[in-house]
Amino acid sequence: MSTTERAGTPRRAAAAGRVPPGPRWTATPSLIKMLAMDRLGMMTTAARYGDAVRLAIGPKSMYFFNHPDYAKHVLTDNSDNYHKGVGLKQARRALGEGLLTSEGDLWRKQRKVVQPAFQHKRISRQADAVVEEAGKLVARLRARAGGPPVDVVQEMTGLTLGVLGRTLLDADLSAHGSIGRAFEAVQDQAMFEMVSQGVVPMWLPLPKQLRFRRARRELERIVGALVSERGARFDAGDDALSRLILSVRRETDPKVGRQRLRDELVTLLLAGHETTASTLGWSFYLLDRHPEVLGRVRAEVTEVLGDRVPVFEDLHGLVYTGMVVQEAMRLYPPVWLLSRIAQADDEVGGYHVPAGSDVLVSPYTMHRHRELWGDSAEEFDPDRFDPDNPQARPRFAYIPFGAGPRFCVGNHLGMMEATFVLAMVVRELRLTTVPGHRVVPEPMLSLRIRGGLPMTIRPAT
Ligand code: HEM
Repeated sequence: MSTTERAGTPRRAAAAGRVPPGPRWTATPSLIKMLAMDRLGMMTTAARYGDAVRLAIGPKSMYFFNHPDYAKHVLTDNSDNYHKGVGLKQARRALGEGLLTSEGDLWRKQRKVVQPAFQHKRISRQADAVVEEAGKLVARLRARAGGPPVDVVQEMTGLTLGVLGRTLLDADLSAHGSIGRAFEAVQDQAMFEMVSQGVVPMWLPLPKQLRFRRARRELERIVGALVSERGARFDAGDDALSRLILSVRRETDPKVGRQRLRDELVTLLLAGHETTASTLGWSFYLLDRHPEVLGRVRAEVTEVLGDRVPVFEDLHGLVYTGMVVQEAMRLYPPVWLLSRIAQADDEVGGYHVPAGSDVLVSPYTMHRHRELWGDSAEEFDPDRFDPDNPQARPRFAYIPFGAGPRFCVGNHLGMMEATFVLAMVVRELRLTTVPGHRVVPEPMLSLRIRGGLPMTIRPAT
């Protein structure tokens, strides 16, 4: 039987209403420990029980689904029954009611406002800003060639924030150095709250909480200032900010309107920068480990671009570079976990899911599922995404941008940015991981690299 045939049939097909298998309740202490210390290990271990797994943590049950059919059911077919789950509920305290965290009518209304600004045809106009910011990055890195290692994750974070500042706010965010640190503090707190499941009261003046509150105020201040500045020279266009400003002007209470605008912008900045930076960090790491792939990227870039800077249309020519980005997101999906809460009782693949349960789908485990990706599932092989040689696999086997109504709004921008930055950097520079540095994934709100990614830089030969 071929891999794809096997992949079509979820393991342990169930009789209706059955409870999925999973560790015994006595495993609760070790599950709690893994939730705090080794979340990827927890998901990988859970996947060994089958494609539908029940994880009982004390009286609470989490249902983990690791098959494309089940993911499709939760994220698309019956998506109305699944509101955003554990992590994002906590993130609401940090991000307010932005697109990522809102539900129902408010989410629908905001999605309609924001989505058109990120459509494929519109992002062609954002390509120039991406290429300019990438050019500045290459110059910065070039200046450090031959010097001590550079933290590539930090550089990518600066770059992606810079791009969003330009494309969303028409502003230079490098003037606001504190914004990156503020996002970090906000994310740390959201992750801490997710892991501690809200048992630590918010009013406790813990250093983390205080840092979080300061960071939240700082983000509000910066975004508020940028919005007033932009509002003063407001000239309605069809970019995200213009669309948001026009929509909140219809709000009867101007205070609510201002808050909504800030929430939405903070959300877009957060959702858009860490994810793309993580994709790039992992891509550079993988390219360093696979010189033959790096050679092919370089050959493509030389053929398509020569010495000139890319324009939007070049995206169609940089096919192999795009395949590398896709494969990096397969092995290291920036959003490694999609969590939901069931609103009403449901059945997923014949398994009963009671109302109120946490439901988890993990792009990380799905993207490494041997029955979907074969025995080489753990290996880096961009040819899996060769459009001239498409491999048959279920659509929901690959979900780096999620699926269904909550599908990422910034997917085209993220892909374009990662592809152009990769192309422009590898054309000129060779980035090498510092020998002995252990590169370990750290599953926070996005899949980071623990302790960053120090790389030395030299001119490409
Ligand atoms: C490679 C880069 C990116 C990846 C891998 C990524 C991944 C994702 C995923 C998986 C989701 C769905 C989350 C869920 O269903 O719970 C999502 C949602 C979202 N993303 Fe992205 N994203 C990327 C880039 C961006 C960019 C550049 C922006 C904006 C500028 C953005 C804005 C958003 C927003 C606002 C949502 C929430 C959409 C909604 O719920 O309606 N993302 N992203």
